[in-house]
Amino acid sequence: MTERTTEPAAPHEPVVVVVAGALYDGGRLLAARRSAPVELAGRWELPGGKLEPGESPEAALVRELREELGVDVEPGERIPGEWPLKPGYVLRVWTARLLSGEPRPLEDHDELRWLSRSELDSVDWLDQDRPAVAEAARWLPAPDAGARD
Ligand SMILES: Nc1nc2c([nH]c(=O)n2[C@H]2C[C@H](O)[C@@H](COP(=O)(O)OP(=O)(O)OP(=O)(O)O)O2)c(=O)[nH]1
Repeated sequence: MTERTTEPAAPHEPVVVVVAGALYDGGRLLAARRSAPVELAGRWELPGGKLEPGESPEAALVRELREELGVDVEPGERIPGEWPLKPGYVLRVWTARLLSGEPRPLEDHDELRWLSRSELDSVDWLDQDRPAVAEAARWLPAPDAGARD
């Protein structure tokens, strides 16, 4: 008797990957306040956007941060983890280093803030971003590292 074995179903890739940047400036992390859509407006997030077909996450990050903030960044390492957003969307985060420009809220955001570790809770992060931000905070200097806010 032959037994048919079936390959396990391929794990489904999320429909949409949102790539965001944990952009650091010394001991601070950049937070961006969304201006749209209305259900997200006023809440804070890590800047970024949707990965386009055929695009690498690093290239998407460079493109998105140029469009949204007017800066050039160098992507670093991926922050371990993946966070569900709305159905069919997941958030993945890369560290990023500012190469040139001063971030400005050109698109999708109406305010930007550099936050030190002790200031991270001072903005109203999107709920779905909170665990990602907690991970991103691990790249900030420890509170007793001697850095002053
Ligand atoms: N960029 C970004 N988007 C997030 C985060 N958290 C979160 O729920 N989102 C949602 C908001 C949007 O529904 C979606 C990303 O869309 P987006 O508007 O930033 O991306 P995009 O620039 O590629 O979009 P588009 O304007 O070209 O349509 O994910 C986050 O930390 N960063």
